[in-house]
Amino acid sequence: MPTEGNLDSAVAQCPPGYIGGQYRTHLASTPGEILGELPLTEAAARSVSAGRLTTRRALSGDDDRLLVVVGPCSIHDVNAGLAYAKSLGDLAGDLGDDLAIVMRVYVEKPRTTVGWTGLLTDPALDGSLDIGRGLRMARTLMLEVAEMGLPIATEWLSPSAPAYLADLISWGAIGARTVESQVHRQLASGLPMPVGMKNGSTGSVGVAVDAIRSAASPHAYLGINRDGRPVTLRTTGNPDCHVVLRGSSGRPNYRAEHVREAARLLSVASLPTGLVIDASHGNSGKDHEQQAVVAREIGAQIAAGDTDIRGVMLEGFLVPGRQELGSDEPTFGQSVTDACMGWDATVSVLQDLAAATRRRRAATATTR
Ligand SMILES: O=C[C@H](O)[C@H](O)COP(=O)(O)O
Ligand SMILES: C=C(OP(=O)(O)O)C(=O)O
Repeated sequence: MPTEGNLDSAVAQCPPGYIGGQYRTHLASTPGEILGELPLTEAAARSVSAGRLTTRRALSGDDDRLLVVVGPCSIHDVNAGLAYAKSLGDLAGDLGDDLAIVMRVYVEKPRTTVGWTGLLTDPALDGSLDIGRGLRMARTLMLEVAEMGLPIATEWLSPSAPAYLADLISWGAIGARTVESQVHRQLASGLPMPVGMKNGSTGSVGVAVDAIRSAASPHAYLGINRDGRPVTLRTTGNPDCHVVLRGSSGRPNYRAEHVREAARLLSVASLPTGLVIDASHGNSGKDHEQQAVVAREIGAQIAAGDTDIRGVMLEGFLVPGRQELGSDEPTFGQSVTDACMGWDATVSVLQDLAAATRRRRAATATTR
């Protein structure tokens, strides 16, 4: 692959051994160039630092609020993302005594086979793959969201993306499709925020536990520095990784027996038992209406006094459901990837989770 110079839109020669001989490339700017154009502002830095602290404390139980990672499956329209962030910021304030709300700003999408891979890689949504533009759009949006005081969650997919975006993120995910990948575990070991390890796509929680153990250790791997040069990145290990139960095809894992089994696996590995449950994906069968049902069942476990469930993930956007990418009349604020809960359903589910958290707090206080 080309490593030097500005080869924007150039046709580059593949190194020996690559299939294809020639390929088109839009070489992105270096992390230093993009961070220079779009620097972390003081307001954003304060927001990220507070967001990381809150997230860590909610996951450890030092903060008895429930962590809620909620937002669109993917960002495809920056204006819709911002409109959602404004509403969510207000709701986060209203429910802030009980919920620590973090917004999903997912700009890279893993795919089961093929499909649109997210704003970062294909910001024009048409296969033109202008990653340089995608990086700038993603960073601009994340800066605005952070400046609103709303902590941001994202999935880490490309090993180079953290060099451009990590300073804006309060909670990261390694997804079900990559949780067994050595590269992603090494990446997580150097990230400065809590990272949720999803159970594997076939349902294995053991691989997420292995990922936590791996990411907690120091590693050295090939990465890039601010100037985009390949460097050996040495990490010290991330102590804030945890399991995210997301179910698998036809087999949800959000019920009390699943939480107990995951906590057992974590205990056997001498890890803290606090975890997050994703009400979407394999736990909802990607059905946004079922997602609300699942979230309420998780709320019932919390209200009954479960203390291992430290967080919940939800996929929500302004308009319920999903639409096909490239429709002639796109609906503003509706997902182009997985179906999401609409705004009204999201408010109602979050209010219920806040009430469940109050009941857990009361139950825990009386048993002390
Ligand atoms: O969260 C989004 C999707 O579940 C993920 O990107 C995979 O989507 P796909 O199964 O449609 O490829
Ligand atoms: C792709 C996602 O999740 P998972 O890895 O669980 O499929 C996601 O949360 O967008």
